[in-house]
Amino acid sequence: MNDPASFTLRGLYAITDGPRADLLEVCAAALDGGAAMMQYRDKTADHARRLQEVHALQALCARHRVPLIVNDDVELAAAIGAAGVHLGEDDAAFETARARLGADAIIGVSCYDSLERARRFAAAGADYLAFGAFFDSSTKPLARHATTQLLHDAKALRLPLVAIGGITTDNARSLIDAGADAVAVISALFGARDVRAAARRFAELFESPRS
Ligand SMILES: Cc1ncc(COP(=O)(O)OP(=O)(O)O)c(N)n1
Ligand SMILES: Cc1ncsc1CCOP(=O)(O)O
Ligand SMILES: [Mg+2]
Repeated sequence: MNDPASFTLRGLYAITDGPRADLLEVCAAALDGGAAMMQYRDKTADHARRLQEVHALQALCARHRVPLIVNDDVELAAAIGAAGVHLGEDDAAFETARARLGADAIIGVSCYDSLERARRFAAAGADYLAFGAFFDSSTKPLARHATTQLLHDAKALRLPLVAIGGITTDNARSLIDAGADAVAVISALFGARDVRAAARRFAELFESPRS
């Protein structure tokens, strides 16, 4: 388990929407705009492209001193020495990922709408807990929904809390006020005409104290 004191997370958690030809450019823009963490999420089976992209992203994120998390794929994270992996209910077991990636890896878990799941993975040594979807998501229309009460309740677990699902700069404030330490965003970030400006607007939401 990471020492909880050594991993802090606050701000925009940028999640990629590829495959796309300009992946590196838009990720650089998100980092320039102030993304605090990046996740490589690519649901294709093109292993060679995924390996090459995540390698390049790892170098880019390292230059910005931002952790790169790989979605779903523990072996890909291990292959490029990523900061960690994000696991959902259909992915590898938490303990398998921890054993493969080591104590210093950042392992985040999806808790959906379940405080019980959050408690279980907090006890197992997760580094952050993700909840959502909080709003309708065009990326994942069938995602089940969570309420902000869950964020209030999960605060007691004393781990970084990530909110996901249909988050925009217009609706993120309610999640931050409810206790989200980070907002994980795909379409409102990487679908923006100006990704850097969009990232900046998300990052600015975390510069003012919680209201
Ligand atoms: C930060 C963050 N939160 C939730 C998810 C969703 O993970 P999962 O339920 O495994 O779904 P997929 O993203 O794999 O479709 C995530 N990736 N990141
Ligand atoms: C991966 C995932 N899990 C729950 S909602 C979601 C998609 C988030 O994408 P968007 O920010 O475009 O709604
Ligand atoms: Mg997954």
